[in-house]
Amino acid sequence: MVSGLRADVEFHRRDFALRAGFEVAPGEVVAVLGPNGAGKSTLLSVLAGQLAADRGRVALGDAVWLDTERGINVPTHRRGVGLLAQNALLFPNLTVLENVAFGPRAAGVRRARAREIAEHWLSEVDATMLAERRPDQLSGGQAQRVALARALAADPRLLLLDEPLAALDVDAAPAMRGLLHQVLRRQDRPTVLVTHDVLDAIVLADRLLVLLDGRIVEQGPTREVLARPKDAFTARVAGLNLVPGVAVADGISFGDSTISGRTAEPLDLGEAAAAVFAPSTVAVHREHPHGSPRNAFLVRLAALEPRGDVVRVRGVVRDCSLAADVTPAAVADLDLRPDDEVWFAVKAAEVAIHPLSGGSSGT
Ligand SMILES: Nc1ncnc2c1ncn2[C@@H]1O[C@H](COP(=O)(O)OP(=O)(O)OP(=O)(O)O)[C@@H](O)[C@H]1O
Repeated sequence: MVSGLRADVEFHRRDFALRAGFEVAPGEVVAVLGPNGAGKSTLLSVLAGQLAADRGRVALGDAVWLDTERGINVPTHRRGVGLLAQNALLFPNLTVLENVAFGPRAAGVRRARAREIAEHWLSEVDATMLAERRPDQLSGGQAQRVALARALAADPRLLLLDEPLAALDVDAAPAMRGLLHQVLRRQDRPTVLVTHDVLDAIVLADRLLVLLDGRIVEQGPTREVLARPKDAFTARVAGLNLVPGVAVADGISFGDSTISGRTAEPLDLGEAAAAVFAPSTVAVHREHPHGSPRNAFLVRLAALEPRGDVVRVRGVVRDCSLAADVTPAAVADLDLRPDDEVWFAVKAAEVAIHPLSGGSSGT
């Protein structure tokens, strides 16, 4: 029987506290996104039972894994958790097939049946031809495919993916991401995916949970959260600019000026709201721009970063960091350098105004 995960946990370290409450339905993939030190690995370790929470409850369907009030703390090896980490961590002395058959064998499955299970999962991850190799004869991407097969062959009740693509090179990561997408949509256990990469969340996850300083600051369907981020971290990883302010007619107030935009949903004047727009919609000028209805901000340039065909120009205005994507030719023409003061301009039609209040608690 497949069951959903319910977790509501607190974990304290000397100068860090994790407090997170969330659910993952059977077959659902929830991505946990957050900056370094946000508590993502700590959260996975608490779910897996490698770290004992100070307070809380973790249950998979009717099976209670942790309940601090009732003194329940099921050890890791009895939780039935499948973990795919950044590195494949295969047993070096076993062949690929033996690695994948290891979980079923450890669970008491007979040798011939364990071999069939391993062959099935190797085929699922497109690694049948690697069966007789040893881990040191595999590329990083191949090893990670085998590690995924090994995790699934053990028939875990919960799948935990801890930055599964982070150690792969730029060629191997897209293939592994595609494979994970295929495999995850065909299975019905709950999955928690920890990632730094918003693309993983977009491609692999049904829902996104953003963790900052040990707290869930946003959660919801991935695209919704990314389309209307409520805090600056989410906006940055979503690749969007987000300016927080207060709703006024046609936009938000920002300092002593107004940012005009389109409202996607009704807003009460005076409520907390944000202006959200893509870096590609921002034009950079040396002089205050005139003409069509534009929002213009005088920013101090912080950084210039090459990003494929464009240069991402980062500027700061009133403690708010904004990005503009411009061509290398424009950077040269404008002679942009860090610390310069320039104008960022964006048409009102490109700016989406979203309410900031409500709907983002950790439960
Ligand atoms: N073994 C440890 N002992 C003490 N503090 C730790 C330990 N591991 C992590 N921390 C601290 O706990 C907090 C949460 O760390 P955690 O590794 O869970 O974050 P993370 O979101 O996974 O970060 P990263 O993306 O860098 O892996 C951080 O402040 C970190 O410095």
